[in-house]
This record gives sequence, structure tokens and C-alpha cells, in this order.
Amino acid sequence: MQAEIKICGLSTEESVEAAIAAGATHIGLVHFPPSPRHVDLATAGRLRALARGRVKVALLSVNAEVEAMSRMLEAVMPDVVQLHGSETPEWAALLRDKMPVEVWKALGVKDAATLEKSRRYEGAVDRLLFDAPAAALPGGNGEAFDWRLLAEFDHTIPWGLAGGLTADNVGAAIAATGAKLVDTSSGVERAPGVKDAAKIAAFCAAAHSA
Ligand SMILES: O=C(O)c1ccccc1N[C@@H]1O[C@H](COP(=O)(O)O)[C@@H](O)[C@H]1O
Repeated sequence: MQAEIKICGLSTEESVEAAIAAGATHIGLVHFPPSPRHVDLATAGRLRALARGRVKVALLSVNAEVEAMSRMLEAVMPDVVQLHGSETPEWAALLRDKMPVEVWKALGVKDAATLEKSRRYEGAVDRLLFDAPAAALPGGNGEAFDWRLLAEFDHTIPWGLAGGLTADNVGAAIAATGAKLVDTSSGVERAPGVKDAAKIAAFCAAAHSA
């Protein structure tokens, strides 16, 4: 079975159409002002409307407080909220309980202990997204991590793989880890925050043929 594909950090209609045409199952919109991929809520709402019923839309936030999160969800009504900061299992569970969205928690994988600690999110999230550890930004740094850690781990929560994935390495990443969802952002850009339709198409083709 083909892996699901999330193309993250989209900010224009053209990039949304490119991801859909290439066969992505999910797109991601980053609402985090320090990121070169940040979109304001009006833009996120517009892109979400364009994608509705065609692909699932994830809204990415970093350590948003209750009021900010409510505003974001009300404005965008995403299918998924991707928590990419240090959000606790309790906060994730509350969101999942109260809001009509899937909740995904991104975790930066340093070592096997990170994966053991990820079990704290059992029952609190719909999916974990394993990414490289935070660097300049909490994510979106184009860095991969040691995929063997995922292959060796006994997963009890649905999960996806992110971090430094490109058309050139996504096939190997799927083969090494068995990931059922792969997520990329900077690997399909020509400059930070500027998506490249040809790279999106190449990424999706490589993931599909893995
Ligand atoms: O993309 C960003 O700018 C970003 C900012 C803050 C948190 C996460 C961010 N990106 C997400 O990180 C992963 C991996 O990205 P990459 O492929 O290594 O560039 C992905 O989910 C991005 O959307």
C-alpha cells in the first residue's frame, strides 16, 4: 500500500494545486510568524477552502495558547492540527476531546529514549510525527535523523515520518522505516518558503513508487 504524503508549508494557491495534482493526501499550512512559511489566518482560510474535499489540511502551530488556538481553528477549520512545539499530552488530549480535528504531535527524535517517551501521548493524539530535533526552527530545517531508531521501535500510536525528506531519499526512508505517511517541506522548495511544483511532483512520484 502506498504511503500517504503530506506536503507542508504551502502559502499560495499554485502550490496547493501542485500538491493536489501530484497526488498528496495532506497539505500543511504553517501558522508560526518566525517561519519563512508562515501564513496569516485569512490566507490559511482561503487555502483551506481551495483544498476542501480534495486533500486533508493540517494547520501547524507551535505552543499556541488556548485563545490563539481557538481563533486559529475557528478561522481555518482544518482537518488536522499539527502541534510542533513542546505541547503536553494533557493539552493535546484536551484539544482532541473538545475540537472536531485530528491532533498530531511532532516530536524531535534524538535517540531511542525519545521514542520511549513518546508513549506518553497514547490516547492523547491521532498521530505522532517523528522529525529531526529542533534547530533554528522547531521544524522545517531540512534535517533528517537516524531512521533506524523507528525501525527498531515497537510503535503503539499511528505515526508519520518528517525531517529532511526529498525526492532522492524518500524511497529509502520508507524502505528503512515502514512509514505509512511521509511529510516534507523544505525538500520541495527552491528557496525557504518558496515551493517548487516540479520538486513536489518528483517527491510524490518517488514516494508512490517506494
Ligand atoms: O516549516 C516550518 O517553517 C516549520 C516551523 C515550525 C515548526 C515546524 C515547521 N515545519 C515542519 O517540520 C517538518 C519537517 O520539515 P522539513 O521537511 O525538514 O523541512 C514538516 O512537518 C514541516 O512542515
